[in-house]
Amino acid sequence: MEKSQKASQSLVGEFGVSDEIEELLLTLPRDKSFDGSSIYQYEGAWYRPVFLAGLISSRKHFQAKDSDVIVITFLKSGTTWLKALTYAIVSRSHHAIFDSNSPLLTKNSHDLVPFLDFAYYPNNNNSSEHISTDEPRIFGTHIPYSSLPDSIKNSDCRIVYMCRNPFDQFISHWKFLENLAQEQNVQPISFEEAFELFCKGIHSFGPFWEHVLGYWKASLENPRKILFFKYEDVKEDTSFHVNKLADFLGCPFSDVEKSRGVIEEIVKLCNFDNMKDLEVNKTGRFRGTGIKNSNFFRKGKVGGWTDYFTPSMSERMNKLIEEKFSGSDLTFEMS
Ligand SMILES: Nc1ncnc2c1ncn2[C@@H]1O[C@H](COP(=O)(O)OS(=O)(=O)O)[C@@H](OP(=O)(O)O)[C@H]1O
Repeated sequence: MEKSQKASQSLVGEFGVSDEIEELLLTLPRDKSFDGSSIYQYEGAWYRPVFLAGLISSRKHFQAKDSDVIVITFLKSGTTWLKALTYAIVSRSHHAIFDSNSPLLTKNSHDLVPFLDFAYYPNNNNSSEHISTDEPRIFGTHIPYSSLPDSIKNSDCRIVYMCRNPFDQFISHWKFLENLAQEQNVQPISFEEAFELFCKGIHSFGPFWEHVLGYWKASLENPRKILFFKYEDVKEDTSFHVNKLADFLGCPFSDVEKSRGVIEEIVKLCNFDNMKDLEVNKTGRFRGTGIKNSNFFRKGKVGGWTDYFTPSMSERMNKLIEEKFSGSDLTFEMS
């Protein structure tokens, strides 16, 4: 097989992968991703080559510190938002939140909170640039719980996880790829085909169900290490969750901060409309993959899926939710 065929191109861009990863890819089950590129199954989850390379490299090289904060999400579940909120909470002693110099006003949160998999990606020449020297360090990732680097599991670092109802998550992912396809003037796979792949769990970092359940169960077993949020709950009462996250991360808001309205300022700063309108998010690009930052902001709402799902799709999704989550006590708000 030609090298160019092995590390397939995708709408979100692709780095080359090492010969070691190329050889591994040849041994793994392969299928088609939402954007038509190849994805590979490794330890039960599906990855584009670049993310699999990043996962393997971060497992080899990443040494978590007890003070680290790891922001973990299923993709299109509010990663950009949770990274901003976490960064604002944790860095408030370094940067005044209300200050016009706040890095959150001039940088996209993905650049402030690097993806672990990119930061440790072997062919990423800028990798050291991605790693802040400020402590606590904050990293993001979509890696499933079962495949996390050991040092994350074994250290005292904290994990905050956010999931989203699968209806809105799927639509958000689909619309994201549809946008990229339009920008690049290529044809993505059909909406129906993408839905079929989602239901079968064949999509980046999927299956969705296993990802969410993995972190849900781990958070119940180890609530001091893993805080589990749902996008819909955070949307409903952001201040409450900001306060809860600060407590969990060991940097609670003082009474003085509370009376000065710091929590509300953080909520406002990271609010969807505010972030979407920042110059950097209107015109900048994510340095990890080069895609436009504007692609991380679409509607930012709960329940938008009703405009896209047919009755039979809804029925199928509801059945899957019932089948996969029954007995777990995990429920989702759909509107
Ligand atoms: N600040 C803020 N508040 C609320 N919602 C927000 C925010 N920023 C981004 N979004 C919405 O999150 C969706 C993108 O998900 P992710 O950030 O997880 O994307 S990614 O996985 O990092 O590519 C995507 O959801 P949809 O609008 O439903 O597509 C974004 O609009």
